[in-house]
Amino acid sequence: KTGGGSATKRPPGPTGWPLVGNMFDLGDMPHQTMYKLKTKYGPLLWLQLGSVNTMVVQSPKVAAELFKNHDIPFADRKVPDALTAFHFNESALGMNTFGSYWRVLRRICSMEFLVNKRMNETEDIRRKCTDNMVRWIEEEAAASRANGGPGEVQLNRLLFLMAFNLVGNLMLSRDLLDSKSMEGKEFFDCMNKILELAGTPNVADFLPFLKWLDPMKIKRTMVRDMTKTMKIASKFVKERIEEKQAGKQRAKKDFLDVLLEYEGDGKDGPDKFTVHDVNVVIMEMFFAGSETTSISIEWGFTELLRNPSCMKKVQEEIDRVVGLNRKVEESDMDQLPYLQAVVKETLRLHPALPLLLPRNTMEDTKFMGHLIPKGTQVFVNAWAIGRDPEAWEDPLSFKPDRFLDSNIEYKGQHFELIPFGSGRRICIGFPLAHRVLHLELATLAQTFDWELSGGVTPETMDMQERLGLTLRKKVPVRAIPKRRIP
Ligand code: HEM
Repeated sequence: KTGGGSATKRPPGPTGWPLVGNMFDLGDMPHQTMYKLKTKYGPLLWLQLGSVNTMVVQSPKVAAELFKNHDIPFADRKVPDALTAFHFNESALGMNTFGSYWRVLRRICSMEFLVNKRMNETEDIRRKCTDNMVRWIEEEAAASRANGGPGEVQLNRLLFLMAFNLVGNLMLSRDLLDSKSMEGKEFFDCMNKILELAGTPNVADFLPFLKWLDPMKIKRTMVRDMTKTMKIASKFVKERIEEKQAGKQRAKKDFLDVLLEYEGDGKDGPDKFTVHDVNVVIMEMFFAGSETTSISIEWGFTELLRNPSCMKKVQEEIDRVVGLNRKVEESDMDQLPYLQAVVKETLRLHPALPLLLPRNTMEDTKFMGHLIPKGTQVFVNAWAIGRDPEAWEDPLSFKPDRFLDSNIEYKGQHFELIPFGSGRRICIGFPLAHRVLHLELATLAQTFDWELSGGVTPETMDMQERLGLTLRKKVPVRAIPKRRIP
């Protein structure tokens, strides 16, 4: 596999088993296994996953070559079988073919919704969701004390609720987790099931001749759960359409208004979005925006607990710039360089999507002296790239200071740090995620001092990973909040 000098050869990689190839060699932490294979095979790896040709990019240099010089041929997505339920992939943005529908939807999202101007207008929404989060933390601590516990809080669920509610407010102007809203709760539960399912590896994706059998029942379960979710989403959409027909105008347009009012641009792409398209895009934004955001905050917060001197520096910086008499706000962030460094360091070591979202080659493509056939699945191992010893000094240690005198950003231009991907398919939620990560980490550090409990010390904190749709913490972080600002 490794020999030959012509551009027809594949990149190097381990020899696979008949039929299944390397499918069962990757284990349940594929990003870690691939990272280990890098020592033997170098930064461009070839795997045969069942019948799916797979290329893995594992260094900043190879990533730069891919995104700078070959972005278009690799700009298509590989779609998991489960997400073909209800033709989800054909209406969605993130799973769609690189074509005119995708282009139009992407433009609307990036110009009308996830754009800085719109982000500035919606600061009050994030304030409200952040205040709710602080309230939930205090309530959970109080409940623990009332039950004779130490006042400990498990943050992952609260962070997820916060991120989920944020997306709901921004897109639909709805407080889905308002305790009175049964529909909101049901929507949330169904979404959670779908997220779980979408993160479960499916044999049918690697042995496509098994698709019709759906041996793990993943697609069937997906259809069932999506039916329920779609029903709730379509009710929200229908209500809005009726509001519009009745001539009601809202003070501030949200994303749902933008999608429903779209009338085509006279060029290619759709003239309008069908109700089905709108339902799908709305569901998609919850998938894409909730857990990615909450998991990143959980990892960042965990690193601060594990590195008390970093927590102290974050708190001191906020105290100096903001003080103890008002809440830290988005407009303070420019003056909090250490906090910014903490966010970067968190995303370097704990990218929520360690292999980004799989790309797919649209045509036979020559890449770094290799011939990559059409239909090859492409993973970019952002996790391995963030740990590349050639790019990073002491790569496994959490050291935010490394960013203080550096111009490295995570906007897809610096290929050693690409937690949001790069190129035409770079994360569209970036402007939102960027603000939320800073605001929530700053709020957690400013509002409370945190203590570990149950005999856990910074040295013994569990840092194991668990891969679902995102890279989760296997053991969720728990800590005791002690209020520090009034
Ligand atoms: C910390 C939070 C987040 C991380 C780490 C993250 C990461 C990513 C990554 C790695 C990709 C694939 C990029 C590529 O293929 O090069 C992606 C795509 C995407 N993200 Fe995010 N994301 C986050 C938050 C969000 C939010 C808040 C939203 C929306 C509300 C969002 C919506 C999307 C969408 C729609 C795509 C697909 C774009 C396309 O295929 O054209 N993401 N994200």
